[in-house]
Parts: sequence; C-alpha cells; structure tokens
Amino acid sequence: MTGILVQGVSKSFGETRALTDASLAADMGEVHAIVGENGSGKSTLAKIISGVLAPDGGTVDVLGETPGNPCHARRLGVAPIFQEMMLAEQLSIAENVFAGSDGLLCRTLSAKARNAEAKALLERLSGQAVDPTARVSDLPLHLKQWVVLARAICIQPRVLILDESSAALDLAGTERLHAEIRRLRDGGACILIVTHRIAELVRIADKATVLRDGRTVGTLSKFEITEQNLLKLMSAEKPPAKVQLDPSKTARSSSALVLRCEALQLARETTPFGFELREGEIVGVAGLDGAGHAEFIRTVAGIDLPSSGSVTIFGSHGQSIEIRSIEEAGAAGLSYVSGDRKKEGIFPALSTFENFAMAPYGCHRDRTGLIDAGSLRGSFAREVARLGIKVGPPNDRITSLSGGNQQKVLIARAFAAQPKVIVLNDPARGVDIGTKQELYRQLVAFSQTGGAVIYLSSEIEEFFDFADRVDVFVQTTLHRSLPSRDLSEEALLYAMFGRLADAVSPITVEEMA
Ligand SMILES: Nc1ncnc2c1ncn2[C@@H]1O[C@H](COP(=O)(O)OP(=O)(O)OP(=O)(O)O)[C@@H](O)[C@H]1O
Repeated sequence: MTGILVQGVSKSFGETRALTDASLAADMGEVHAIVGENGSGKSTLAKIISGVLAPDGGTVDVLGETPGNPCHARRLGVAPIFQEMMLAEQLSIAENVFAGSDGLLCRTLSAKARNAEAKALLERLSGQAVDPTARVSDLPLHLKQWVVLARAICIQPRVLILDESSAALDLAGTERLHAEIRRLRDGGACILIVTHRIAELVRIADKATVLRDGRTVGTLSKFEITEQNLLKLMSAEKPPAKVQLDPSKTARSSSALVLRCEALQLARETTPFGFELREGEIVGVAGLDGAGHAEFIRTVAGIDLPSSGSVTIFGSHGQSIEIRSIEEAGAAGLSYVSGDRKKEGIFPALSTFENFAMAPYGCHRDRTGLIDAGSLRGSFAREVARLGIKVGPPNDRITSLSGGNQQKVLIARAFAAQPKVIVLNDPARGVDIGTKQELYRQLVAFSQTGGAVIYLSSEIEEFFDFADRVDVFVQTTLHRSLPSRDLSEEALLYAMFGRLADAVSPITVEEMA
C-alpha cells in the first residue's frame, strides 16, 4: 500500500529554487531514504510532506490526503523530526516528550505517569539511566536527540520522517535507532530517512530516492543502494576520489611538539592520562557516548576546564602557553569547530558573511590597523569556492542556508583564522560525502604544511585512510591509541568497548545496546 506519493513538486524561497521537479513514492512497511548533496532539497521535501511548507506546484499525497499544515499531518499519523532539534530547552525531558501529544488542554496522564513513561521510553532508546525531570538545556547533544526521537516514537506514527536524526548518535546509538526503525517498519509504518551516512543507508534502507539540485534523478531498490551508485546519481560531476594518506608520511615522533596534555583528569576520580600532538599530525578521537572523548576535545580547546592536569600549546619559538579558556586557545593558534552547530556554532541573527568573518577578521587588517573589508571578502569568496558552499546573497541570514552548508561555513571560518592546530568536534555531521572528501583533502594539505589536527568523529569509517592514529576513550580516560597501520573497523570497535583486539568472542548486540 502506497503511503506517500509526491509528484512533480516545486518550491522556491525568493530567488532560490529549492525544488524544481521532485517525485517520490514510498510504501507502508518500507524504509525509504532521501539522498542528495547539501542543498539539493531533501529537508524542503521532508517539510512539504509533513505539511510545514506548501509546495508551489505538483501534488503530495500522504495516506490518501494532502497535508495542509503540521496539525493535519499529525492527525494523519505523520511524525517528522527535523535537522534542527525543536526542543523547549527550559522544560523537562518528560514535558518535551509529551509536548503536543498530551498537552495542557488534553492531558490524560498525571505528571507522575508522564515521568515514568518518559523515563522508560528514553532509557530504552538511549541505553542509559535518565532523570525525566532534568532540564533539556542541561543535556548533551545525543540525549537531546533521543528526546526528540522519543516524542515522535511515543505517538506510534504511521509515517516517521527522520532528517539527519542519527547524526548526533554514536555507533551503539545508531544500532538502537535502527532497531526502533525496524520495529516500526515491521508494524506497517513508512519511515522516510534523510542521511549523509552512506554506510548506515546501505544497512537500513529498502529504497532510496536521489535528488540533485531539487530534481529527482533516480530511485534505487535495496540491492542497488551502494555508495558508488548513490554518488553517481547525486552529482553531475565525477564522484570525488577517496583521500589517501601521504605514503611518505611516516611516524611524526621527530616533528616539533605543538600541544601537550599532562596528567589530565577530565572528571574527578577518573584515570589521568597524557596526550601529545606534533606538527603535521592528524589524530582521530573516538569513543561511545559518555566515554569522555567529547569532554577531552572541549578541554583541549579551552572550553571546559579539566578536573586536574594541564593543556599546553607550544609556540614556534618553543614558548609554552597553558590553555585555560577558549580565548587563550584562540590566541595561541587553535581553531575549534563545534559539533553542536545550533548551540555553539552559528549566530542565527547574523548573515552568512558575518558568521564567517568573526573569526578571521583579525588576520585582515590594513597598514593603519583597520579591518580590510576587501581582503576579508576575498577570503570569504575563496573559502566558499574551496568547500563548494551553496550560499545565497552573503548578507542573508545564515539560517537561510541548508544545514550542511551552514556547517561548511563554520569549517571555512576555522580554516580562515589561519590556525596552527585545528580541533574539530564531529565536523562532518550533516555534510555530504563529496564535501567530506574535500574536507579530508583540506586537512591533509593543512597537515602537510605543518598544521596539526584533532578530529573527533562519531562515524568510525571517517578515520580510515586519513588519521595518523586514533585515540579511543573509555570511562572518561584515554584507553588506547591505534596507529593508522592497525586501524580497522573491528580494532576500533573492540577498543571502544574497552576490549582487547585479540579477544576471541565477538561484540554482541546486547553489548551494543
Ligand atoms: N527558509 C529558507 N529561506 C531561503 N532559502 C532556503 C530556505 N530553506 C531552504 N532554502 C534553500 O533551499 C535549498 C535546499 O535546502 P534544503 O535544506 O532543502 O537542502 P538539503 O538537501 O536538506 O541540504 P542539507 O543536506 O545541507 O541539509 C538550499 O539552497 C537552501 O539554502
């Protein structure tokens, strides 16, 4: 039975044509992926199907009706989860989970019952203990994502729309999400999934619709969904070549030290550890949610203070600067790219250009010390071209860009500040595969000129052929360091689960959960 039928849909925002001719047919009991480059119109299509946006042309049929607005779509059983997490940050977890389904005017559950239900659901989804009365603003990103997912799942949707919903989840979290998706699908629901994580798509999707520049260019059945086929359809250009680590790049033990952590304790009563980063090194950082890798990267960037120990950056003349704030880290030549774009990355009320210019403006002064606007604009144009950012007028608000293109602006901003060390916290979240390859290429080029990189990723495939070593965190401490020659999916998984690589028994689904 057809669940969703979209035919010839178009949609423009002012001069920007987000969709020109989009079509999609998804059955009930099917996981249907929407794939395409950043800015190809995926989120716009998801919003049209969920009644948030009205199309300019074409027809939309969801369970036999055309959703006229989000409430109408909801009555039909459509539960959308958009890329930008919609949460009432000042309210509790339970209040957010039941927002819209058991509200003030139609309350059927007591506060106690809501708390109990929210707790049970979130613990099942997130795999960790949860206090349902905790304020959402205090939660880490992955738990916020689970709150949004819980809100959609608790209404038992007939159509579930997931726009980059796994991007904030780690490997084990993604597995649990997949289990939920399969449960809903087997119960007859239709699940639309938008993701740039190709490996994930190959595992979960029954069909895929590919968009290119707002147009549907193909539909792939389960067995046709391969990275190669997707890339061929997604871009008019040749698929990007995979980045290969420079074979002449040997161990960096002889190059100059640029950053050192000594006896670092990320939280009280955790094991102290040391960390060194040398010129030209690319160090991957990995771990399961709550393993301490996210705290580590924030501490190195001066955002959070360690419980004890120190982070030191060494200048080109050997002088050492202890880092105790993000300002000190910036002044010492460290650029940071946050993984939480909405909370820590963009300034939503400012334009695309202003968002870019606020880090590198100090590097663009004329002889009198005033900011050289022409030089800054030139730098903006170069970075936009280099990372292939789809921007409208630079003075439009950054929020008018697609999610992936906003992320690219933040990456461009970090490069343009001409850092010595660049620290990236899951930067490729929501970024298309072509741009990911370009980002790796830029980072490899940066390292070849002596720059040093710390790169946290929740997608372990990202490290292969790219990182010199991957430091794996377990129980809020550095557990293992895997040099590139020992990197494999299996070795990383074993390390992330705190197991020895030569352990005989495989990692079980229960362990994942
Ligand atoms: N509210 C808006 N105002 C102006 N332009 C918009 C708006 N929403 C989307 N666009 C533009 O429409 C185009 C398609 O955006 P959309 O968010 O649908 O892309 P996407 O495929 O989901 O991208 P991503 O993979 O980066 O999330 C982009 O060029 C974007 O800048």
